[in-house]
Amino acid sequence: MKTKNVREIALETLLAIEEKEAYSNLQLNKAIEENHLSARDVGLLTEIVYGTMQRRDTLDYYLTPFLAKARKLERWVRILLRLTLYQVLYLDRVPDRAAIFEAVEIAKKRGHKGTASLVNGVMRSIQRQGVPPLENIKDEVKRLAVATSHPYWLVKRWVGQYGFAETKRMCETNLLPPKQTARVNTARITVEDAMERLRQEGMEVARGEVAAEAICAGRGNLAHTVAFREGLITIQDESSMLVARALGPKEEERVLDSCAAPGGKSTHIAELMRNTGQVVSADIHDHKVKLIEEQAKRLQLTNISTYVLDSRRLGERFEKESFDKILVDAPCSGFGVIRRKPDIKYTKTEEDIPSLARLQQEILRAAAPLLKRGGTLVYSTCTIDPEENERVISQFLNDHPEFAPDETMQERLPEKVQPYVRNGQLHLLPHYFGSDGFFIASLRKKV
Ligand SMILES: C[S@@+](CC[C@H](N)C(=O)[O-])C[C@H]1O[C@@H](n2cnc3c(N)ncnc32)[C@H](O)[C@@H]1O
Repeated sequence: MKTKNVREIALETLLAIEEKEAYSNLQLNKAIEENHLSARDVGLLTEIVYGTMQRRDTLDYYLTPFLAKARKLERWVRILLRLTLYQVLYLDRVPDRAAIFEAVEIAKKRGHKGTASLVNGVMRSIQRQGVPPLENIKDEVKRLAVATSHPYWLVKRWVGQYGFAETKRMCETNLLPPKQTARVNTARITVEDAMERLRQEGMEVARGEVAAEAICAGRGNLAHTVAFREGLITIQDESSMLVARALGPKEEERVLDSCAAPGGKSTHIAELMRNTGQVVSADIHDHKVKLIEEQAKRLQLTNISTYVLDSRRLGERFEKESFDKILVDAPCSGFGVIRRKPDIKYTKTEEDIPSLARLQQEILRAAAPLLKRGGTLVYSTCTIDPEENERVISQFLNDHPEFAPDETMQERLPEKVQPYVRNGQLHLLPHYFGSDGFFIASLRKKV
């Protein structure tokens, strides 16, 4: 069987992500598994797929003048041009002529002679004339949007919320390759011992930047290690690890995680409870609830019970005042995780934000009565939009005088992030520690 070329696989992967709106990480993993690639080719494929997606709008800006005379381009041809230009402009280790030669071969195979000569012509013209300068864009917000390949409406919104300088830092950070981090299952192994195990497996690892249980890896894939298979680590971003810490679960407690799949935070909570008490993990999607069960099994955690349900109707399933702690890790726009999931930039719209905020409110409203008096309710999102964050909380506090901001959250969080906590709320932007942009608010139910 003739194996496919890496650039051809990159094209198919990018095409599937765009046409089927498939999740970039899942689609890439599928391509890696199906094509039996060497470690080197996995690296190149990952770099081309993520890089091309991350720089999509910049690449289109560069390509536009060279396509002025072309008739309507088929989607795959545009993607082929983007990924080829990405290699030429951003990948030093790939010689330009190799990238262009391969592109022309793919165009011949998938299209016809005309397509191949269009691809060849565009790429050769770019080599001769260079790409148009970004300075041609006079408006600085528009220029930042194109230069960092973010939608204009989003950059404009962020400039309004955070100012130009902060927005620029955020947009630039979103273009960096994502970090590879994992949480050590401290219910079973110490961080030092887990690192030693991973080193024995040939991984380069170091302690994380912020969270005590975090490790960070260089080359290699943590998800393919024996330590992962045996449940000693979980792939998770460091900001996410702060959520269970903010909640502060204790042994033997009963904790509700209302939006739990795929189980990253539920399993962390269960680990912090040393596999005692009960973590009730609910999610609306049946297939995603199965993922929580798989993770719990892998981590040898037996204190998690799963439920498929719409958390807007939690009250129909659980007794009032029956949980010591509740986590609402709400569905959100995900603008804090663009570095890891660049497709978010192109799929979410401004209109999504108010409807997400309504859903977030509804879930919080349904969860509130289930919390015991004196209990802690943590609300978190992986977005940085105030409409889904602090405004959801202030609205909730207005409607629920029995709750108050929980100032003690700060003490439960690592020292490094404490300066970013105010009034029981933590705001993390992606460039602070290179981790996900996150919002965490802790509320206390009055006694
Ligand atoms: C941010 S993700 C949760 C991530 C998870 N806490 C973790 O750490 O792995 C939000 C989850 O909310 C779920 N969800 C969306 N609407 C829901 C609803 N009405 N009720 C319950 N879960 C919902 C989604 O299926 C998604 O898995």
